[in-house]
Amino acid sequence: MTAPLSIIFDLDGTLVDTGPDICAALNHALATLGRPPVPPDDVRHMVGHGSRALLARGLAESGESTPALVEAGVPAFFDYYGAHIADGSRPFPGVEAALDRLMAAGHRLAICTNKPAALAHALVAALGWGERFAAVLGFDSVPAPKPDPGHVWATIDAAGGVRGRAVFIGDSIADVSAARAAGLPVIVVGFGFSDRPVAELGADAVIDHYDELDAALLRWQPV
Ligand SMILES: O=C(O)COP(=O)(O)O
Ligand SMILES: [Mg+2]
Repeated sequence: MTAPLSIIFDLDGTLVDTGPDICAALNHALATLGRPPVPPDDVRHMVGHGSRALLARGLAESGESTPALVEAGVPAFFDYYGAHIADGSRPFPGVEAALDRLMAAGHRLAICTNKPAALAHALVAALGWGERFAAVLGFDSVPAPKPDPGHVWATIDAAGGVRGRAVFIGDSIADVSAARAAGLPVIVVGFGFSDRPVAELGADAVIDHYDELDAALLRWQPV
């Protein structure tokens, strides 16, 4: 068999289409601040840089966005999102079959997300994925989150993997930047939440369906 890898996944926009629940939570928080809602298609492209960045971008759609306003919206955002973590969030097509194949091939799987760790664990549990991942690290699991490479290294370490035998799978510039800084190959999905064309992110490969992942990974698996 080929040498096993640590395969480090981003969560929002990569494994799971969390857009509906994140949109509802953002718009709930904006409403408590007297602001109008942001359309779902716009919210998708604001995700991937952490909840505070999302709130800041949501506020900017309708006027002033200050750190104080963002902090004022944080409790409503987290309370609502925590209570509706998987109402409308669904795995992207082919994800679960791909995870099964990778695990059967002996690879070690982990999640490195800019979600708070508690919400990431709650989402993973709600999807019944608790057994699939050797580690789930959020932005608050580490001193500095993605694009800092330390978030990636800490995820590999927590999963019991080897830093030089890992690949990152993500959807945003934060993922590509973090993986590159950590010295990892990086594959991006073309169906995620990126706010710019995925071909311009500088990844080693782009996949448009999880059926393409095994073939894309082959180049990092010397026999
Ligand atoms: O920005 C977030 O809240 C989380 O996004 P990520 O799972 O894509 O890192
Ligand atoms: Mg993402």
